[in-house]
Amino acid sequence: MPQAPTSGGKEIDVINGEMFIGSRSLSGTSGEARAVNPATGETLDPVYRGATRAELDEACRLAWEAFDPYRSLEPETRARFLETIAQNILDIGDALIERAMAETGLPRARLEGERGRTVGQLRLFAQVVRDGRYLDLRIDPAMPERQPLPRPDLRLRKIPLGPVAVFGASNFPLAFSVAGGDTASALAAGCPVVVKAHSAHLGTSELVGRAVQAAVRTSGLPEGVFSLLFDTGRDIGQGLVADPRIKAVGFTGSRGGGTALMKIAQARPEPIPVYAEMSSINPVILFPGALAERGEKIAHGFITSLLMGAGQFCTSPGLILAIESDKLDEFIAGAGNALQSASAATMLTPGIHQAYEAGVEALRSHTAVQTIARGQAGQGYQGVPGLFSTTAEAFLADRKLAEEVFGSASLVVRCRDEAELASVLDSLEGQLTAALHITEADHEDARKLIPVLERKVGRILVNGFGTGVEVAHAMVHGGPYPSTADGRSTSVGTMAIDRFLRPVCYQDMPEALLPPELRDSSPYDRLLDGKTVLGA
Ligand SMILES: NC(=O)C1=CN([C@@H]2O[C@H](COP(=O)(O)OP(=O)(O)OC[C@H]3O[C@@H](n4cnc5c(N)ncnc54)[C@H](OP(=O)(O)O)[C@@H]3O)[C@@H](O)[C@H]2O)C=CC1
Ligand SMILES: O=C(O)CCC(=O)C(=O)O
Repeated sequence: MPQAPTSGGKEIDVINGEMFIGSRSLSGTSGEARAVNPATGETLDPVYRGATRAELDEACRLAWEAFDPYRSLEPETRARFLETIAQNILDIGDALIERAMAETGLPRARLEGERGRTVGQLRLFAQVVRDGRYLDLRIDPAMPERQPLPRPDLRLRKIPLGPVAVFGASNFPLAFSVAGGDTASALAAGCPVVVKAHSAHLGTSELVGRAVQAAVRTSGLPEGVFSLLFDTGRDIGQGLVADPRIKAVGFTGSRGGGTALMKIAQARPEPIPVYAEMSSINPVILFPGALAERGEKIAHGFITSLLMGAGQFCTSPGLILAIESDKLDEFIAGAGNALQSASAATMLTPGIHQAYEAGVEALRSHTAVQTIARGQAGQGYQGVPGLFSTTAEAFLADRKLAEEVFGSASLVVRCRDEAELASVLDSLEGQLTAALHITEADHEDARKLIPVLERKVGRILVNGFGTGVEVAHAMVHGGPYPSTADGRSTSVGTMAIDRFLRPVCYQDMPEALLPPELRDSSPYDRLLDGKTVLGA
């Protein structure tokens, strides 16, 4: 008989409706919730119960008590902790993939890929912790003889903000959820984490939460470094953001949800940052040279990107912009043909399906919008893909046409000329990505648009589509509001750690009192009197 996967002697593939408050595993007592298989409509066991206010208070108290000891650990201990979480997630094995499939309707290959991304992300942050450059060390040695005034000795490092609340995303049950990018970057920064599980994947959250809790235990860390809470209403999530011991929030989801949490965070006696990733329609601009050279290929790539994960990516190409031409007509016809044969796909939750249907219906029934194609009919909570078109004039006249329809729906906007296309771009709210499809002949026209794109988006990409974000050092997965709450940050890639840090300057502090990384013997890279000095 195969052995059950364990960590530190405890089984980690168990699903029995438990949440985790520090080292305790317990069932809540507030309300009841069950995950639903969106592919079948079947309600899944076990029953989950929400945390009480007292349990929320305990999770926050433990997180606060863990903060100083956790942030003072040797970097190597923190790095190994992140790697242990990664290994524990892998050790859960197929039980994790099967449960995530049942709770999300996402296919096995996608979830296996997402697990690889989640594990890779944790391991990358372990390297970031070891490397130490995230500390942004700066030393300006004293200049006692400087005239007219001496300069003091100034040393700067970044320290973690404190306990972080993380809201798991529905559409990435692993990579943007319990041990996803927000949790990995907060833990790497030295912040304890309290997760509010997404109600759409309770069992997946429990499995991953158990893996993190086991890593805390076997790494010998203070128990409050990690807690996972369920909520059967809004009380626990909102109470978490309002708790004075929580110092920052990570969130991926709807604009309504994100802005509700931003308001709570701002209304606290001590306001805190909310890093919310919300809506984005990700404009794709097709230039004449590219359309003439390879319109058919671009149409194929566009439809592939649009259909990915039933369009439930915040990077999905929801808006296509181009100047009227025969080649644009051919592109639209080609994309429409490809979309027509596409199957309907199961969406993550009944609510997300319903929101998609309403968004598509608003496009379909709009007097200035033409339906180019719909995919094959579906059933249950399956979303039928849709491609629509309108004119720039109509788009500019109705702001509703610029709203995100979360799913495989996209709107082509036909522009009369470059000036009208620029006006459409100028009218857009902040976005995560913009994609340019160009040839060398289009460079001059593309160059003119780059300043406006820089103002609007976090990532400008060429001859591709934004879906499938690379987890890397130079990645920006962020953008001006409302794509994110704070466009100065990214939620993917190693720079995500910066969201949970703040600088502290130590002036004329004796060597013996300085944090080790700021002493002259520091092994880390630093800026010494304005020049980069490599660590040992
Ligand atoms: N652009 C993007 O990145 C994404 C956009 N979306 C959009 O969000 C819609 C719904 O998807 P979903 O993922 O459920 O997003 P939601 O914003 O509804 O939920 C995200 C998380 O926040 C919680 N939450 C939501 N509103 C509040 C509130 N007012 N107070 C406290 N907590 C709150 C939810 O709790 P609970 O679990 O209890 O509902 C959940 O844990 C989609 O149809 C789509 O439009 C979704 C995913 C990604
Ligand atoms: O495209 C991706 O890989 C990530 C998308 C994302 O962040 C999201 O949909 O929330």
